Amino acid sequence: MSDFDIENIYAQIADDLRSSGLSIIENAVDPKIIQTLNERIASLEKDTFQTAGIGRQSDHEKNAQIRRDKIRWLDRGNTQETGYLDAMDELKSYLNRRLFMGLFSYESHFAHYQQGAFYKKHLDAFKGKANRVLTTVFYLNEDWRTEDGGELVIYQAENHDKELCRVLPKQGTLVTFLSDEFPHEVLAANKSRYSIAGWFRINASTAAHIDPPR
Ligand SMILES: O=C(O)CCC(=O)C(=O)O
Ligand SMILES: [Fe+2]
Repeated sequence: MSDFDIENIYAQIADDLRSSGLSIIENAVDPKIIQTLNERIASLEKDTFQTAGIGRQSDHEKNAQIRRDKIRWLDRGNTQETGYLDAMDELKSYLNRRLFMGLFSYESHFAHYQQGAFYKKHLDAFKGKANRVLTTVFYLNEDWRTEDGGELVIYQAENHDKELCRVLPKQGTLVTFLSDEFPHEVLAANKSRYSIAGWFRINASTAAHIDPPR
């Protein structure tokens, strides 16, 4: 058993989501899990990270104007990735119990932003369209300093032109927010930046259409 007080962290996230739809928590994941994730990343060949897309967009040049990160999806089949996926699964159950959010599944990818890479302002879901309801972003970089840049800039839900806050992508920080409410962007960093972006989805299946796919 770990002495990491995860219940307290889930409770804080639930309170934040209920009051504002956005939660930013430092040291939100057991350091042992973080260490395992970083070992996993170190063991992955660079070419297993792939150019990220935007929605169903396949125009690579247009895409590169919007985002420059490289991604790799997490997978339950790998034991070094299950610790994090289990923690997100527990968070899902907790939020469903406390806030009746009806979260059904979770998909997530490692993201590597090389020096200078960015992701322009965007929403992760559009009202009434996607079934991504809750975004998580978790940071893995040790010793990240203000001068390293790469902040996540979050804009107000009520006014998409107004900045709400900036988050430094430092190891252990977990950002959780309603996917269709808060526009956000990743500023260019001065060094390699690693994170896990993930989304809880609701079950939007109908009899004729299984979504999310099994
Ligand atoms: O890495 C971050 O800070 C945010 C990434 C993001 O917005 C996304 O992948 O949709
Ligand atoms: Fe995003």
